[in-house]
Amino acid sequence: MIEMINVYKKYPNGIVAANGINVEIEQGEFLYVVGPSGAGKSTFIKMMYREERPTSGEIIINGTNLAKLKASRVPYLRRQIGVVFQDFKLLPKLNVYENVAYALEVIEEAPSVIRTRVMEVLELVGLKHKARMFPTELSGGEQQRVSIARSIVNTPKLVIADEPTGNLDPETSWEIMNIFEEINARGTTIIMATHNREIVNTIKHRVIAIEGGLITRDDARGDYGYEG
Ligand SMILES: Nc1ncnc2c1ncn2[C@@H]1O[C@H](COP(=O)(O)OP(=O)(O)OP(=O)(O)O)[C@@H](O)[C@H]1O
Repeated sequence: MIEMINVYKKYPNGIVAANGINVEIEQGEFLYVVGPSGAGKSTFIKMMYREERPTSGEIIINGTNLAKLKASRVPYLRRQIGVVFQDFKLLPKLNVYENVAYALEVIEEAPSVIRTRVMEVLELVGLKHKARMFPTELSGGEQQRVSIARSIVNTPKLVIADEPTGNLDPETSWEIMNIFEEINARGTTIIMATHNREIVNTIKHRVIAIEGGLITRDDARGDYGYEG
């Protein structure tokens, strides 16, 4: 469902963050992206939801070539992909329910559908009882749960997460991982960049390592494999 062919990315400052990436990811996979700081993991992830464009090469997601996608089509692409960030990126003036509902309101989904679907995903992440609270009233782990609920409310086939446990303590990180496991078990592809060695070595999935803009390792049930 996702294919990268000879993907090369040079930023305007001359830094090459992807130097010929080739990879195939099947629907339903759970993929960890590991590698040292500055290796190109975020760039790899950003190119998948067209936050960044490759300088050359092809990125095909469910038959759409992102390298050629017109800017006007990018919002449609984004609706098919859930994205979760390290720093949650919730809208501070909206409560939990509204943060999650927003993604469905912009596509003018029927109010009854919105209500049912939002409560369903809030239940999945264990936050139904906090639907009326605001992001500042929540712990980091709870905020990340909201952002995960928001990422899946559109029922995307793919969820991309860039260091989703980076700001969380170990116990909360495991809870967040359990939610991703549940989402993956329901058939959604998960691509997750992480520096969390313990998680990668415990909840085993495919691991690709990126170093210097290149995939240097691709193991079906790999280890984290780096020191520090
Ligand atoms: N917008 C940008 N403009 C210029 N250079 C950039 C930009 N974004 C990233 N880079 C550079 O590209 C390289 C790869 O960065 P990237 O953020 O993809 O790495 P990373 O593996 O995600 O790192 P980390 O683990 O620290 O988040 C780095 O050298 C970085 O400085």
